[in-house]
Amino acid sequence: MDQLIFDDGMAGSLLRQHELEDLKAQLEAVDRMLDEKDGPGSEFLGWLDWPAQLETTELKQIQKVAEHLQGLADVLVVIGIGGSYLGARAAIEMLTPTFGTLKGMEVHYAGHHLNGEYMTELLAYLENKQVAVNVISKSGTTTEPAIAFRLIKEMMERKYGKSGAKERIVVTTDAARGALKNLADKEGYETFVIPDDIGGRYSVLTPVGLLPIAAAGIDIEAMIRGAREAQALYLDQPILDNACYRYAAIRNILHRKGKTTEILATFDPAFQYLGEWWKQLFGESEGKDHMGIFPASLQMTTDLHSMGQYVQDGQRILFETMVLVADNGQELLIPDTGEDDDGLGYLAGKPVSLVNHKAMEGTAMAHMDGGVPVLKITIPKKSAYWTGHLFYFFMKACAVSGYLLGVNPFNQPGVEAYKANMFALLGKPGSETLKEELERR
Ligand SMILES: O=P(O)(O)OC[C@H]1O[C@H](O)[C@H](O)[C@@H](O)[C@@H]1O
Repeated sequence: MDQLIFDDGMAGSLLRQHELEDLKAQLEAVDRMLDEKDGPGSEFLGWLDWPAQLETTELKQIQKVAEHLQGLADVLVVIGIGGSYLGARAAIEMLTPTFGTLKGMEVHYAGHHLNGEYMTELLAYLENKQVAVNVISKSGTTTEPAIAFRLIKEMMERKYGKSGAKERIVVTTDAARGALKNLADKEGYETFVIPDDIGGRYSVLTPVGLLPIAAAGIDIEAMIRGAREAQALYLDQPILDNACYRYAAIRNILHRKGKTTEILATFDPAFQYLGEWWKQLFGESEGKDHMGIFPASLQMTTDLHSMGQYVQDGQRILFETMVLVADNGQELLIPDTGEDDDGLGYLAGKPVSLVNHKAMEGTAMAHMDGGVPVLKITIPKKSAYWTGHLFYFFMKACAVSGYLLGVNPFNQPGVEAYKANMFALLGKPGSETLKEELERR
């Protein structure tokens, strides 16, 4: 197997083949909108052709800076929130060992919340490490990463002096705007640009994701190659054979029948942050105008022992998309001890991955029979190439799905509400709560 397989064979009786045929004209209209870039939010379609357009020189420059940081430091702190860190974290957790020797830098994250205790602990941990920092913010004005960077910049300058710190800090931000851009220019930090036409949640294959991913020792060239081939594949295939369009269409068919929550289920703990990235991608893209599927994620088989009951037997508003890997890599065999005290004698000599696979099959059958349609997305193996492919697959599917739903999949106006209230409550000059603003209007 050397392709991504999308399998809707366990979607159950809620999906009938003619329903896909019936959506064909709508899918073609969406395809045209993407192609001609004339749909809502089309000024943010830069990610669509990005993998093919990304210059080798830019890729090499990212690699060069990553190697420079690797030479100076063993820990990289990635400061960012939402689309400015989730893609990198997803790839790094998927593709680097949880235990054991790392090929690249040890990566930690900051600026993705406002908890002071975490920052205190992180700063203390960094005291005895050789540290580099990549601060990432498209707007350059987001509060969480800005506070984290203020704290870490102060620590870095104390530890390495101003010029030593400068060597170790890389900024990824807008080409021209924002406080972070101004700061980078003032301090002379190495800077990478987030293209204007690529929104945060679609930016993992730009320097936003690629620099931390490269610093972690992952082959970004292979990742882009995977994305590039995905780009070509999902552009050319006939629409009803196209996995991206089928997935988008089926989500919408199920949604229209009351399946208002989609669970992304994975069977490898390293995929947790793929779920987090995917939730932002679909949640921010589709959750607007009082519509949209609620994206949730579960890790299997872990969550079968906590949330399994609900999925099997709770409200029938769920469908499930499993992300699977065909080749499980190393085979760890269950030891044959010659005894059966634990009742596992029948599994002796069998690979753990077989048990995981049968658990997956059993779960899919049980959920389908319990009224939860199951979709499966299988990649051949866990590699940089296939992670790049998967990122592109989901981004394109999300755009198609959002357009089918009838929303602009590239804006996020609702996110401003909490920010307005927080600034007003903190007494930021000139700020007002959302309620005050609405009353004034
Ligand atoms: O990259 P930044 O401008 O700092 O934004 C980081 C994140 O926060 C915002 O509030 C948006 O809702 C997200 O789409 C974005 O990814």
